[in-house]
Amino acid sequence: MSGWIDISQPLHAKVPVWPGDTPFSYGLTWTKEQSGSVNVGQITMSTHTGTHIDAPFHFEKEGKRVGELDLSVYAGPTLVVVLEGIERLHPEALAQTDISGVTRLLIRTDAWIDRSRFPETIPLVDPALAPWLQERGVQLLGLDLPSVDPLDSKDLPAHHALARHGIHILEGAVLDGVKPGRYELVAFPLPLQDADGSPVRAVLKPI
Ligand SMILES: Nc1ccccc1C(=O)C[C@H](N)C(=O)O
Ligand SMILES: [Zn+2]
Ligand SMILES: [Zn+2]
Repeated sequence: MSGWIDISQPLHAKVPVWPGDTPFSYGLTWTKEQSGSVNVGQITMSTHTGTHIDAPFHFEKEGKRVGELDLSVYAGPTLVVVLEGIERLHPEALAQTDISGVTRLLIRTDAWIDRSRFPETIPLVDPALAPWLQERGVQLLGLDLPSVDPLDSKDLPAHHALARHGIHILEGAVLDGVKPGRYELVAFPLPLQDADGSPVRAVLKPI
């Protein structure tokens, strides 16, 4: 595929969703026979299924909606870091990593092992990571996890801290086997003007 590595979860009827959230479905509104000319599909899904971005409106009443997000954050040079077996993503965990000049950071935790099911527990992002990343110029944090906060969190401290420090959130990336290093990332949200989040087709190309 011309050097692009697809880091998006395939979307199909069995893609795991947040417990209780809308299942993904794709179906035909009309078949070619019915319409007399074309197959026409429809999709139903949660905005937080699979590989997706969170707009601040997801967790803040007056937060920015998808249509208001700065697109430039979602494409460009990116560092992939592997932190396997980690339970808390905090600044010390990145102390050995050279993140100078890094605007976009993807962390591979490998903690979501069985991707056919929604995980029961996941590593968390320590809110202290947000100012630390901002000081170093990071504007996008992406994880191979369905959330940056624990699954049972209601106050979402990491979501809020990241937003407060101008760091955009990418969740559910598939980083299995992706080597640490520098890549070009493309992961644009759909132009869902008023939405709280959006699925993305996220891809990496080594640079
Ligand atoms: N879909 C949900 C349904 C209910 C409650 C939370 C979620 C989430 O998706 C939260 C997660 N932190 C997310 O940003 O994707
Ligand atoms: Zn989300
Ligand atoms: Zn989230």
